[in-house]
Amino acid sequence: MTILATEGLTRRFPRVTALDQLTVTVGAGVTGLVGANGAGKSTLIKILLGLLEPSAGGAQVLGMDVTSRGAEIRRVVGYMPEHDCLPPDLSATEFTVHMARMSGLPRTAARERAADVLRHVGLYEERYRPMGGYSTGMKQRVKLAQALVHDPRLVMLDEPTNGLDPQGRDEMLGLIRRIGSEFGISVLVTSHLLGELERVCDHVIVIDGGRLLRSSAIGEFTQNTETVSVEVEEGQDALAARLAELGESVTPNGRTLLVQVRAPETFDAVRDAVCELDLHLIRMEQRRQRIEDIFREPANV
Ligand SMILES: Nc1ncnc2c1ncn2[C@@H]1O[C@H](COP(=O)(O)OP(=O)(O)OP(=O)(O)O)[C@@H](O)[C@H]1O
Repeated sequence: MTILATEGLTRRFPRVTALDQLTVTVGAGVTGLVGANGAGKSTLIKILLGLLEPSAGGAQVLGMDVTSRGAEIRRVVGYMPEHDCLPPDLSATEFTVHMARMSGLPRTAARERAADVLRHVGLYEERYRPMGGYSTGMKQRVKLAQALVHDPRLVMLDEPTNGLDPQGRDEMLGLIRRIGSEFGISVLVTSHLLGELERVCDHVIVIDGGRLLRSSAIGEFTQNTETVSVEVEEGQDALAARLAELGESVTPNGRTLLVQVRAPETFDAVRDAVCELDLHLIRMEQRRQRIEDIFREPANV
């Protein structure tokens, strides 16, 4: 099922072309939109919501044309903006009920639905306090709740992990995964970090300078490129030789060895080789692929 599609989508601003002939199709599930700052992610979302006009080309969301049916699209699509947009004097409950009412829900249904989504995103007693005193994590949760309050078929989340500490990031990524799996709502989520989207997305689109760099199922991103870096106190050469004997692909990289992960057994092989050679393991960590790595690969679109 196609959730959204763009065709030659272009948006020019006076000094920059934010989107340049972008043609891409997104299916149901959780899709990551990755690109460096200024790549055109927010511009794409605004066009998809019918809030900004394309300069050329077109796009459809849930089968509706973005230039002629923006209001209808916004009725069935939730949007979590990147920047802070919460009135500091209102509580999360007041704000979310208001957003539900704006979407057309009757008063009682709006209250019930707001309570449900705020609980779902993990805001409990705090939801009655003014939002001005909230932490970044709490504000991000309210922004997510208001995107879900009208029971949309698709939500667009613009940099939802921005400003969060590692634990807050993990919690937000967990929530995003649940929106997709438990509630069956499709998600388009942007980030400048591919590594974090890898954990929650079914599909990833990478854009750079407004152009499509790559659009693939998440497995295709990680398959060939996932590596584990291994650092031992001494005996790096012996370890490399032993792993090569075991059929692993190993590349020395300064004080560490980069071992390509061909299957989960690769981790066992590293552990066993370290034990066998009686080495002192300092660190073993999975390397996250970064956007820069993709820029170095040939496009596969
Ligand atoms: N209203 C505007 N007027 C002029 N230029 C704009 C406008 N909106 C965006 N741009 C420019 O278009 C380019 C793409 O911006 P956009 O906000 O879509 O990028 P982004 O990938 O979302 O990055 P970020 O995460 O930094 O917001 C940037 O060069 C930006 O300066």
